[in-house]
Amino acid sequence: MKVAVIGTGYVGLTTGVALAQIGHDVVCIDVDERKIASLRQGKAPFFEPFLADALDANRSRLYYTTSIKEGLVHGDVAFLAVGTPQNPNGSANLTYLHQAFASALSVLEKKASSTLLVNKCTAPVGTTESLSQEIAARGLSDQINLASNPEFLRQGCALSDNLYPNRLVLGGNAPAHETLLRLYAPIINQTFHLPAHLPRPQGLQQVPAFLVNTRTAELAKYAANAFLAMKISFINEVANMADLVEADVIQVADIIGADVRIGRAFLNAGIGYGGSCFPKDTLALRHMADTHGYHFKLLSAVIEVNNAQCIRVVEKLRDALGELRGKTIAVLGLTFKPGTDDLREAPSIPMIYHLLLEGANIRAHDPVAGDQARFVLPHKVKLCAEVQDTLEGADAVFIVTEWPLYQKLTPEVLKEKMRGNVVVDGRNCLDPRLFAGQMRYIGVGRGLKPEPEVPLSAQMVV
Ligand SMILES: NC(=O)C1=CN([C@@H]2O[C@H](COP(=O)(O)OP(=O)(O)OC[C@H]3O[C@@H](n4cnc5c(N)ncnc54)[C@H](O)[C@@H]3O)[C@@H](O)[C@H]2O)C=CC1
Ligand SMILES: O=C(O)[C@H]1O[C@H](OP(=O)(O)OP(=O)(O)OC[C@H]2O[C@@H](n3ccc(=O)[nH]c3=O)[C@H](O)[C@@H]2O)[C@H](O)[C@@H](O)[C@@H]1O
Repeated sequence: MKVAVIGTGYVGLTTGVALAQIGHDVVCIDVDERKIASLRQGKAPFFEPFLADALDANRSRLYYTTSIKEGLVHGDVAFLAVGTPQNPNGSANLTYLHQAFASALSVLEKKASSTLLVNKCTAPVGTTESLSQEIAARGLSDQINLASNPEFLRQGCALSDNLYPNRLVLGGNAPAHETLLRLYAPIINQTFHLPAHLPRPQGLQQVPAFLVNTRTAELAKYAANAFLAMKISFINEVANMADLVEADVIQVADIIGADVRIGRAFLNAGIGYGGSCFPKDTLALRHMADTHGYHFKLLSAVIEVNNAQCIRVVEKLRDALGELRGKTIAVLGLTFKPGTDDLREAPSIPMIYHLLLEGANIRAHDPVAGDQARFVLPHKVKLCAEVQDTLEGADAVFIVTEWPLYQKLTPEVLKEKMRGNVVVDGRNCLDPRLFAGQMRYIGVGRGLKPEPEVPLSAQMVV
C-alpha cells in the first residue's frame, strides 16, 4: 500500500521504516527541513539502535519531503505522528496535532481518491472523535475517514517494538478496521522479510489486533503508560522501605516478579521515571479525569512518588558527603534511559540543577547525548568526553543512567581518579559486593549489608 507519515520523530520515522520493511511504499513528511535533509542523505536524524541500517535497507521504499501536499498525494493511508507535549496545567498540548490535521485536510479535500487518516499521537479521549466531527462539518466524510492507532513502542528498541509489538490497537469504524488490518497484515501474521540485526522474539507467531472504537483506543494508551509508571513508583516505595528495614529491593522484585500475575518487568527501583511520555501522559490522564469530575487518587500518588524519588536519592548523597557546597560530583548518564539520545524530562536535568543550587560542582558524561546536553545544562556544568575525565577529583560519583559502560566500573577504576569514595548508584546497576570495604556504595533500596556470600538477585532453589 501507499502510506504517508506526517512527523519524522521517534514514532513517525520508525513507524515509516517498519511499514517500508513490511513492503509498503512510504513518504515521510516533516516541517523540519534539517531532518528531511538528513534523511535524504541517508542519515538518521536522531539516535535509535538499528535505525541507520533499516533506513539503508529500505531506501527503495522510503521517500522524504517537507511538502505535505506532495506527501499526501501519495497515500491511501496517512498517519499523524507529531508531538503532543504537556501544557503548564498538565493537559496534553494538541497544537501540533491540530496544525498537522489542518494541513492534511487542506490537501486531502482536493484529492480524487479517499484516504484513511490515522492518529498515532497520544491524545486525550475524544480527540479523534472531535477531529472526525470537523471532517463531517466540512462535508468531507466520504473522502476522509479517521482512525486512532496509538503507539506503544519504547525508545531504544523502537524498530523492534514496531515489527514485533505485543498488540495492535485499531480504533475506528469498520472500514477503518478493514484498511488497518490489511496494512498491518504482515506484522499481525509475522510474514515479512526479517531485517538483519532484529531477530523475531522466540515464540512470536501472531500479533493480536484489538478492533475497538477511537475512545477505547485513546484511553488504552494512557492506561498502559499509567500502569507501567505505577509499577515503577510502587517498587520505588518498596525500595524506600527496604532502605529502612535493611532488605534488598532487587531480591524483593525478583520474588514478587516471579508471580506471573505481577511480572518482573518495570520493577527496577531507581531515581524515578523520565522521558517524553510517562511524565506527560500520567499528568494528562489525571487532568482528563479531573475534567470529568473524577479524582484518580492512585495516579496522583504515582506522580507524587516519582517527583519525590530523585530528591530522596540526592538526600542520600548529601548525608554521605556532609554537605554539598564545594563538593565535586561526577554525574554519569544524562539521557532518561540508556539506548536513546533523548533528554526530554530526563531526571538528570532537575537533579543537576538541584545539586548546583546546593553549591556542588558538576562534571558530567553521557555516551550519546553529550553534545546536546550543552543546550539544556548551564555552562558551569563541565561536560566531559570520557568517563575517566569526569571522575577527576570527584568527591562522589552519581550514576543516573545505567548505560552498559558504567556497569563495568570497579572500585579500582573509580579510585584512580576520584578524591572521595562515595558511589551513588541511582539505577542499582552495580554490584555492591564489589565495593564492600573499599568505597561507600549507596543504592536505592539496597539496605542489605553487602556481604560476599549474598547473591545479587534472589536465587531459586529447585
Ligand atoms: N517517543 C516515544 O517513545 C513515543 C511517543 N508516542 C507519542 O507519539 C507522538 C509523537 O512523539 P515523538 O515521535 O516522540 O515526537 P517527536 O517530537 O520526536 O517528533 C515529532 C515530529 O513531528 C514534526 N512535526 C510537528 N508538526 C508538524 C507538521 N505540522 N507537519 C509535519 N511534521 C510536523 C516535528 O518536526 C518532529 O520531527 C506523541 O503524541 C507521543 O506522545 C507514543 C509512543 C512512544
Ligand atoms: O508512550 C510512550 O512514549 C512510551 O513510553 C514508554 O517508553 P519509553 O519512554 O521509551 O521508556 P521506558 O523504557 O518505558 O522507560 C521510561 C522511564 O521509566 C524508567 N524505568 C523503567 C523501568 C523500570 O523498571 N524502572 C524505571 O525507572 C526508565 O529509566 C525511564 O526513565 C513505554 O514503555 C512505551 O510502551 C510507550 O509507548
